[in-house]
Order: sequence, then structure tokens, then C-alpha cells
Amino acid sequence: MSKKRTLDGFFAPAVAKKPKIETLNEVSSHPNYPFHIPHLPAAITDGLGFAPASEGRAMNDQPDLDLLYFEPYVPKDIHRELFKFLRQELFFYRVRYNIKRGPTETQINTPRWTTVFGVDETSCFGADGNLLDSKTKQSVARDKYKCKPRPIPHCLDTLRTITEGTTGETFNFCLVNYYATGNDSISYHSDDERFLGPNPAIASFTLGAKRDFLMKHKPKPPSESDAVTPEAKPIKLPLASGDMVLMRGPTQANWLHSIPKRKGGDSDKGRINITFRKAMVKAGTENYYQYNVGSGGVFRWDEKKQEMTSWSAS
Ligand SMILES: O=C(O)CCC(=O)C(=O)O
Ligand SMILES: [Fe+2]
Repeated sequence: MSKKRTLDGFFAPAVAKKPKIETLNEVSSHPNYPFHIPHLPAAITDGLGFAPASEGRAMNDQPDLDLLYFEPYVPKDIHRELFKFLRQELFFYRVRYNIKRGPTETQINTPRWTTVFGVDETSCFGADGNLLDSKTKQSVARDKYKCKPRPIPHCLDTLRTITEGTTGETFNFCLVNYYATGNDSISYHSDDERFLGPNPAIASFTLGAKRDFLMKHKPKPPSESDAVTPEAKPIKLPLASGDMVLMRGPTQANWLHSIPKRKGGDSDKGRINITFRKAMVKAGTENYYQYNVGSGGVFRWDEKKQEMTSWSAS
């Protein structure tokens, strides 16, 4: 409805426009982003200045286990806002891929929403967003990657920098999972790919709904089992919003982890998981984009419908 212009309105002072400076540089953009990603609101950035909100607790009392568990890492007064911001502003994918077991090909539907940012150590992003060779700082060959790497947006890079400061590790990849309901999950696996190098450190954040994080030692071949070494006990961490688990040392080589399906509880309110990792070679970049972006469509959170909905540029 158009408002009638009154004389009062005509003489009233114009509504003050926000100074330009505030809106400058407030989004992260890249040709390989489907849409811009805003920077964090000041209140969240300020709150992250108090992270980690608690000291990390070392969990290394079991064979081959080296965890540092922050309960929480993200301060209490901002973890909810950070969850809502990331769910709203990031683009997500529901990846499908085929695996071949012998002669039969099976389609796998990844049972959660995923997205990924970053590039392995052999490349870096120039100021204009182009990929450069890390050593020579020259543009990489156009066909170096089959996938389309994109930089970690400012909002996640802020968290990455703080995490690097706390852990003494460095990261070049950020993977994000969104578990919309208790039906979304990740099955037992270890992040022990060769492209991460030996003894990789992975910082893993929880925002939103509480979910159980299960760990179990990889089965030992009978030749390595003996009567003297105690058996490793399975672990259950009920990860809550703001928590961070740093997995490092021999953990990935020897332990499996999972987020199993759950009925009831808060699971249906949605949980975001963010992992920071460091991929050493090109194969890591190809792998992460293949399994976290894939070749399907882009999805975005719809606040009205309270679900991920298909997004297209228009
Ligand atoms: O959601 C989680 O806490 C775990 C995610 C995970 O293990 C992975 O993305 O590799
Ligand atoms: Fe994992």
C-alpha cells in the first residue's frame, strides 16, 4: 500500500541513512559462492573475543586417544545467535554419489546437509579470489582442480583464527554439517585420509541441538591383541551447543567416530557441526568438494518454513 504524502511528511527531516562505511565490506563474495555471505554481526564477533569460554580438558587416558574437550568453547551468550546466523547465511547441499562394490553400483544419499570452504596447502587465494600457487604466488593452471574451490568466508574465518590461537594448529579447510533432525547422522568413520598427513588435528564445533558423539577404537588384528594391554573402552560425549572437541595425535589413525540417529529430544531443532582441518595436497581439495558440495543443487534455510529449501539465482 502506498502512503499518501502529507505536508508534514514533506517537511519532516529525511530518515537518516546508515553511513556508507558500515555497509562497506560487510559480506564475503566469491565467483564460486552462489550468494554473498555476510560478516558476523558485531555482537557475535565481540562475544568470540571471550573464547574459549572454558579451559580444554585433556582426554588421553585410553590407548591412542588424544582429545581436548572444551565445554563450552563458544561463550554461552552468543552460541545460539551464531547457530542461527550460520544456518541462515550459508549455502548447503544434499550430496548423492555412487559407490561400486564389485559389479554393483549403489547410490549413497548423504544423511545430512553439508557445505565446505578452503583449499589445500599447495594453493592459496589471492586478494581477488583467484587461486595462486602457494610457493610462487603465480596463478594456478585453470585445470589444476576439477572442483571449484572457494575461500573460507570472513564469518567462519574469524572462528578459524581464534581456534588456531587456542590450539596452536593451523587449518585451511572448513567443513560444515547440518543435522536437521534426529534422522540425520554420520556413520562410524575416521578422518585419516592420506591427504591430511600423519596425526592430523581436527577441531570440531557443535552449535544448536545436543547430539551424542560416539567413539570406538578400531578393531585390532588378532596378532596385535595381547592379554596385557587393556582394551579401549567406547566413549560417548553428549556434545552441547558451543562445545568443541579437538582430535589430534594418533586419534584418527586408531579411533572411529559417529553421530548416530536419535529419536526425540532436541535433535529436531537442528545441529550445526563445523570442522577445521588442514589438507596437504590437491587430492584433499577434490575429495572435500566432491563429498560436501557434489553436483546437485544449492539449498538455503527458509526461516518461515523452518527447513532447507532449494535455492536458485534469479
Ligand atoms: O558432527 C560431528 O560432530 C562429526 C562430524 C564428522 O565427524 C565429520 O564431518 O567428519
Ligand atoms: Fe569425522
